[in-house]
Parts: sequence; C-alpha cells; structure tokens
Amino acid sequence: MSRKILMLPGDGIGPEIVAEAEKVLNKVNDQFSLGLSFETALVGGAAIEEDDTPLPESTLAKAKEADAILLGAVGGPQWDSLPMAKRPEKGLLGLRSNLQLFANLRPAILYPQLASASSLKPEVVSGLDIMIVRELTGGIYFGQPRGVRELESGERQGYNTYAYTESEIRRIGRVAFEAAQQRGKKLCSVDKANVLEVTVMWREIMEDLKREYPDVELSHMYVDNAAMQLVRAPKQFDVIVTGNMFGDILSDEAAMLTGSIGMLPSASLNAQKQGMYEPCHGSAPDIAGKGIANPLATILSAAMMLRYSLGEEKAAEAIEAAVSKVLDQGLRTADIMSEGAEKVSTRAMGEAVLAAL
Ligand SMILES: NC(=O)c1ccc[n+]([C@@H]2O[C@H](COP(=O)([O-])OP(=O)(O)OC[C@H]3O[C@@H](n4cnc5c(N)ncnc54)[C@H](O)[C@@H]3O)[C@@H](O)[C@H]2O)c1
Ligand SMILES: CC(C)[C@H](C(=O)O)[C@@H](O)C(=O)O
Ligand SMILES: [Mg+2]
Repeated sequence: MSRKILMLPGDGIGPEIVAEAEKVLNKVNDQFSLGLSFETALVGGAAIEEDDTPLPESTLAKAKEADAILLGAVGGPQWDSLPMAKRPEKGLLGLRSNLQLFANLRPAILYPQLASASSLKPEVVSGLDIMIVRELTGGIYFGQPRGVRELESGERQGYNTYAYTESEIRRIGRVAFEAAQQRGKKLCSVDKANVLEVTVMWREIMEDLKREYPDVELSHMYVDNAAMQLVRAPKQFDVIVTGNMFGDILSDEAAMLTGSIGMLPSASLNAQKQGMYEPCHGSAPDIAGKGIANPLATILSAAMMLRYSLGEEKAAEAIEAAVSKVLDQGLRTADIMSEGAEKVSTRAMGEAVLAAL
C-alpha cells in the first residue's frame, strides 16, 4: 500500500525545517516499512514568485490527492504589501478551506528537559500537557462580508464578520469532547459570550453536546480570563476548545509555556481524517537562512501525521521518543538554549533525531 505525502516547505525557515522532518520521515518509512511516497509543491510566497499566486491549481490538486500534507510556513515581509487575496497566508488559508480542515489540534506539552527554557517558573509548567482544539475553517477568518469600504463621510472603514453556523460549532465540539474522553476528561470551552452573540450560541451548543459525553466535565471561560489563566495556572486545563481567532492567539501563548514556539506541532484534520500538519509558528523571517531555527515542531508534526492520518502509532511514538532523547543529550537550538546545554544548528538537531531513531 503506497501512501502519498505532499511536502510544502513554503517560505522563510520553512524549507530548512521541512528538510529535517523529511529526513526523519524517510528514516521511519524504511524502519517501519510504511510505504510512504513523497512529493513537493509550492505554496505561499515561493508560489507567488513562480506562479503569481499563493496557491497554484497544481498544488491544490496534489493536496487533494495526498493522504497527508506537511507544511513548513508561509509569509514574509517582501509580500506584506500585496493585496490580501494575493498574500502568502492566503495559500495556507485556501488549503485549509478547500480541504475542509476544520479541526486544528495544537498540543502544548512541556518536555521535562525544557522546564528551565519556559519563561514561567518550573513549578507552574512542569508536567504540562494540554490540547487546544481550534476551529480552523470558520469564524472571523472566513466570515462575509469583509473588506474596507468608504463611508458617506469619506472616511474608510475596515470590517470583518464573526459568524459560525450551528453545524460548524457542533462538529468542532464533537472533536473536542472526543479528545477529552481520550485524555483527562476535562473540556474548557473558551468564548466571549458576555459580548458576542455568536459565542452565546457557541456556549449553548457545547452545553447541548455535553449530554452525549456524560463522562466529560465541561466548563466555560471567557477568552480574556483564559489568556490570563494560561500563564497563571496552565495545568488546570486538559482540552480547550475555541474558535478560529481565539485559538490562534491562545496557541501561541501556550507555546511559550513549553519553552519555545519552535516546539509546538499541529494537526489540521477534515471529516475523513485527511490532514495537513505544520508547526504552529510562522516563517520566522528574522532568523531565516541562518540555519538556527528549531526543527522539532515540524518533526513532531510529522509524528502527528503518522498518528492521525496514517494510523502508524508505533512510528509516531518512535519519533517522539527520539526527540525526547536528543533533549536528554542536552542538545538545544538557540530558542531553547539554557546554561550547560550544547547549542546546535537546525541541521545538527535533525541529524541528532535521525541518530536517536
Ligand atoms: N502557519 C504559518 O505558515 C504561519 C504561522 C504564523 C505566522 N506566519 C507568517 O510568518 C511570518 C512571520 O510572522 P511572525 O514573526 O509573527 O511569527 P513567527 O512565528 O514566524 O516568529 C515569531 C518569533 O518566533 C521565532 N520563531 C518562530 N519559529 C521558530 C523556530 N522554529 N525556531 C526558533 N525560533 C522561531 C521567530 O524567530 C520570531 O522571533 C508572517 O508573514 C506571518 O504571516 C505563518
Ligand atoms: C499565517 C496565519 C494565516 C496563521 C493563522 O492565523 O491561522 C498562523 O498564525 C497559524 O497559527 O497557523
Ligand atoms: Mg498563529
């Protein structure tokens, strides 16, 4: 059985980190006889340069055919002045919406070896293991109408629409309840139901779903409080479910609890469990081309791919164990460096994971 993996390196540090993850995937492919075949395509700024569009038809076609996709990152300052529809980020958003990848899983796990790399006190974060379930194809990211219009006064007004249908909320709610059932059985739904009608309905639907999952303890929290609680006492959370934009923000915040955004992987799944896997961070233009980016979030995203889209739990665990081993060996990229550790490059970190496999 051959399974197709599409690699989309993208921009900035994307190609550097995807190269390391690809080596790791190749190695487990051999070790576990996974029958994976790889293809590469352009997305984001790299595709704009080549094809004048952030999501070429050929890339979308390959993405639809693939069993799973591994994406590096898109974007960069050289494309920031383009009109919204032509920006690199539209390539990523287009993939998410075209493939209906509505369920974004962002686990924030603190490796014990990195307790001192977190900006929070070790006792606050030690043992941290939370899962943020972010809705990814709706909400204010995709709501219509949107744009910039001119008012009668002649002043310009920018506007976006925060909208969710009941079915969109229900399907992400189910993913989150099921995730909680397989973990600590606690689900916190994050909203702004004291101000926004759409999230009043969100809260009602989560309450309604609760009856189908009597073993899960459901709580609700306003997003501003959630942002605060995440740094005050993050271990109170097990699974968090929230909309697209709140999830974007809270997951970057959660990343820092684990020491660095360079450690946070993600899975974006559709109803068929086809998935796109990517680190939560961006293209990091400030360090691109220097060979110092942390490839572990991307390597851990490859492990999530094996687990969620390909059903290869053993291979996924092998990668995760290898990552843990290189951290045990004291190897650190600059972002997670601490006293007494050995600072290594992107490539050296990738090679160390390979060796640990
Ligand atoms: N999924 C994606 O493709 C994605 C996600 C976020 C941002 N972006 C895009 O990336 C560009 C830069 O955005 P930003 O600066 O806000 O966010 P960013 O995540 O790219 O960078 C934020 C900070 O984290 C650091 N960082 C990020 N990843 C790292 C890694 N693997 N190792 C070490 N350090 C790392 C960067 O050096 C930077 O200081 C923008 O164009 C943005 O739209 C893309
Ligand atoms: C690049 C951007 C469109 C994207 C998002 O906002 O979803 C990124 O920040 C992410 O978290 O994957
Ligand atoms: Mg983000």
